[in-house]
Amino acid sequence: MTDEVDSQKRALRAEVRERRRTRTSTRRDHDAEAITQRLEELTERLGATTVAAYLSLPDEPPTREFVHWAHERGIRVLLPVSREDGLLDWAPYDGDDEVEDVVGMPTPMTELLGPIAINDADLIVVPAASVDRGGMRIGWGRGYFDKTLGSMDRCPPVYAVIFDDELVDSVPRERHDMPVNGVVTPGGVIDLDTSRP
Ligand SMILES: Nc1nc2c(c(=O)[nH]1)N(C=O)[C@@H](CNc1ccc(C(=O)N[C@@H](CCC(=O)O)C(=O)O)cc1)CN2
Ligand SMILES: Nc1ncnc2c1ncn2[C@@H]1O[C@H](COP(=O)(O)OP(=O)(O)OP(=O)(O)O)[C@@H](O)[C@H]1O
Repeated sequence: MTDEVDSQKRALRAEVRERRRTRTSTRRDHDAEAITQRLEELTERLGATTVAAYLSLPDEPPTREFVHWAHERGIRVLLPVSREDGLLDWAPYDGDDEVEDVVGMPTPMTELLGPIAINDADLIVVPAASVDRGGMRIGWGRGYFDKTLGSMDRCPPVYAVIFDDELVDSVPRERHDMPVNGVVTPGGVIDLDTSRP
């Protein structure tokens, strides 16, 4: 990657990380409820029966309530398990205990399915630092989701979960960056025009 784009991405990630860290708990609780509701609406609108999602960390837009909701409804939820080689394995959520994967992210203790298990998903919910109006997304810098999405031949709808102020006009981009079809924010589900240059 070019150093220029790399450092722009780093700066943007640091900004988002800092903003997330300093959100008030009132704001956080309000956003948590709204995001859960939006994710449920989206899942119902798409009639998804298998959803790929992730277990949020405390500062991330919360996905845990949604994961519980889906599991309780009999929707199959696949969660990522980071691998040393930069790919993601997937593990089905079973409502039970979690452990940390090789990069310290929360993950279930259930059976490990390989990277191609994500092909079963009819909705993919991904983390992001920021997304622009053309659907270009910046993640947390290891390329896990770019590689995963880039390897799929028939990709279902992909939505990033972000806070409202993380949807921006444009993000620095590189050739390997994969667009998302929309974002889920406390303010609503927004479908994006990925054909925008
Ligand atoms: N809750 C959750 N689970 C997830 C992700 C996520 O973003 N959130 N992932 C989403 O990919 C994968 C793990 N991705 C990771 C990506 C980067 C780093 C990391 O340590 N990054 C460096 C440098 C980042 C930077 O350039 O600013 C760092 O934070 O020091 C860790 C895990 C899979 N599971
Ligand atoms: N499809 C790919 N094939 C090979 N390397 C890739 C691919 N996608 C990304 N990478 C590499 O992964 C690293 C991180 O990429 P980038 O900064 O775009 O990550 P990101 O979008 O923030 O992360 P993520 O996709 O995990 O959310 C870069 O070194 C990049 O070259």
